[in-house]
Amino acid sequence: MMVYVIKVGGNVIDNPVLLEQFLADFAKVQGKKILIHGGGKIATRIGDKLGITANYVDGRRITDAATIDVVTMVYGGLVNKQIVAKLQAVGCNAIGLTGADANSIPASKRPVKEIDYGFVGDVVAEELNISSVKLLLDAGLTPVFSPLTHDGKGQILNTNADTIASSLAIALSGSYAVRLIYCFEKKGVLRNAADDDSVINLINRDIYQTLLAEGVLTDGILPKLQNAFNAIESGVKEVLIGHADDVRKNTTDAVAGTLIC
Ligand SMILES: Nc1ncnc2c1ncn2[C@@H]1O[C@H](COP(=O)(O)OP(=O)(O)O)[C@@H](O)[C@H]1O
Ligand SMILES: CC(=O)N[C@@H](CCC(=O)OP(=O)(O)O)C(=O)O
Repeated sequence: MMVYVIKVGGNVIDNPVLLEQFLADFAKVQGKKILIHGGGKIATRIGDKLGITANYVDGRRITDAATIDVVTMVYGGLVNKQIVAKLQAVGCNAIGLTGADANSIPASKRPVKEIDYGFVGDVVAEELNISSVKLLLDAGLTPVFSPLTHDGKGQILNTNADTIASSLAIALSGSYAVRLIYCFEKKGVLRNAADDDSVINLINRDIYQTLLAEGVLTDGILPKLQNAFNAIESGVKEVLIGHADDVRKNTTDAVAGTLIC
């Protein structure tokens, strides 16, 4: 049986029109499905209002003590519960979770090397506890995960939403055929970030290395591709990166966007 693990990013969540359309389309996806949401942009905006400035390195947020409180409120509260309520409104029986819930996504605080990322959690897909997630899926519920994990000692950690999605996809691939779909506001991975129509239809490791060397890939596309390759090389059957508007097409055979292989 196919399970769809679908991630929606911050630029879509931040656009009420795009988000509403995406959630209506997501609700119509047949079969077992999980949604993972980001919300980086909203956390940055709310942090700014509180005088807590965002600081990213290679697409990952430096998460100090003040910032972990902001992201816990924004991802675990505002964004997660708004998405769940909006899904209920379009007939999808969603249940909102963090990685601390049911101990589903344990993590360890990233060790300090050249950079101290603060309260950022590294996850190991094999250590996820997905039995509760499977129970929810079997009960006809749709889990909606925020990008928060925990260290088992009472500390919430911030984990990139693309990583949460790939880890859940890998963990579930032991029990199901999994298609992992990254949905964002571009039509796929672009050869030229300024040209929305320059979609690369297929990327393998060799092409990825070439694109990296050419400097075509920057910012938030980096964690997406790292996680996409990790997933496809760790048992996930299919991985796609595409536009949020194409989520329904991407749960059929007529895929749109960038296929990772
Ligand atoms: N080659 C590329 N193709 C697509 N997006 C790119 C590329 N290079 C850089 N980007 C940037 O990466 C962003 C996606 O990352 P991010 O904003 O973190 O997405 P999300 O919120 O979905 O995780 C795009 O909005 C785009 O600005
Ligand atoms: C550690 C880390 O970087 N966490 C991310 C989690 C949110 C996220 O991934 O949001 P998008 O999908 O909208 O980018 C952050 O705080 O930005």
